[in-house]
Amino acid sequence: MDRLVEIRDLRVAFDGVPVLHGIDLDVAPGEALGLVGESGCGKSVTWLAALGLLPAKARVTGSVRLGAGELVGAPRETLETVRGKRIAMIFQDPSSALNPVIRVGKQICEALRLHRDLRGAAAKAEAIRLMEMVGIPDAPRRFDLYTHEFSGGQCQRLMIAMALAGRPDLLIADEPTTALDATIQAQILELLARLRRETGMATVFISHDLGAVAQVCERVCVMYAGRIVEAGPVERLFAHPRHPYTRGLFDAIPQMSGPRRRLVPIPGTVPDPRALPPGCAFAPRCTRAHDACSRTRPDLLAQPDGRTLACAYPVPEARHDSFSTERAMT
Ligand SMILES: Nc1ncnc2c1ncn2[C@@H]1O[C@H](COP(=O)(O)OP(=O)(O)OP(=O)(O)O)[C@@H](O)[C@H]1O
Repeated sequence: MDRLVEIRDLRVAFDGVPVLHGIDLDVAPGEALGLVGESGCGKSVTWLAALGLLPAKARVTGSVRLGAGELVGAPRETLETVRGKRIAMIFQDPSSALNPVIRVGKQICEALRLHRDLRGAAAKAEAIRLMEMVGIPDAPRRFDLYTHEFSGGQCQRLMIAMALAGRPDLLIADEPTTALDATIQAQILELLARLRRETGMATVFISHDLGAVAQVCERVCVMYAGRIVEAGPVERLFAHPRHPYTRGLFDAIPQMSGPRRRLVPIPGTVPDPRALPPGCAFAPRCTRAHDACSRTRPDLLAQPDGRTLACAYPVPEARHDSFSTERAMT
């Protein structure tokens, strides 16, 4: 696979407590990759570590290669150039990126000056083009407004416009739709999918919403307690989730169409990183666990069908009814 980003054995510890235990992950140019898992599994930390955005108390080891360059341990100036220009990140809360006391157009122009050295009328024209591209109606007039004059969904669009200002090769979208209502959520997902098609930038979509991941991603990586437990093409994982944790995430999604079925939440909670169970970290919550699971942690191994899987007793393919991405998306 042609690689834009290559992450190898990425580990993060806060105050000596490991929260990421050796992540291997590749992102290909132009691809849409989903990163899913319950809160606290390490999805955000993976990318914050890659971009050098974690607090100083975080110890980060391993390798994150972007083209020929290494990001782990890179000087601040290198990381500042990468952020925005090569890799942009958007978050659930637009207020993390937008300043309420500066007119939105001016903020986008500032991003254009910083990343592309555009100024004056050229910057203004490009800012308006970006606002139009993300679907802000009447962009030339609204260029001079403040964020409180935009709805939540529109602020999300403005944050995406800012992220696009540097023409990044990769957009990391960290729970970008979690705070929005369902209709707006669908529009933002459609926008992200369209922008990827139009610009050719790769997208990493961090979410605990499997339906959203199915809508925008080609490949999905499931994380649990700081490790990847299953990864592969979205359609294959959705048709036959094999890790009991992936299966558990599917069983917990409400289905709006198709045959009615009972929602089954995964029992228990994600373990505290300071008290990880021995062996497989999911074993205490797993209905398929054997005694050996609590002693030996399974390695993440390539499977003949193109996925990778870390489970000694995976869900057999024939045993469960399959999920179609179409059903999960509705
Ligand atoms: N600044 C920090 N200091 C200490 N621990 C942290 C810090 N940031 C994250 N962690 C811990 O690292 C682990 C992984 O967190 P992370 O935010 O990556 O999870 P996540 O899967 O992205 O969850 P969410 O969906 O809630 O964002 C958690 O146990 C979290 O408490």
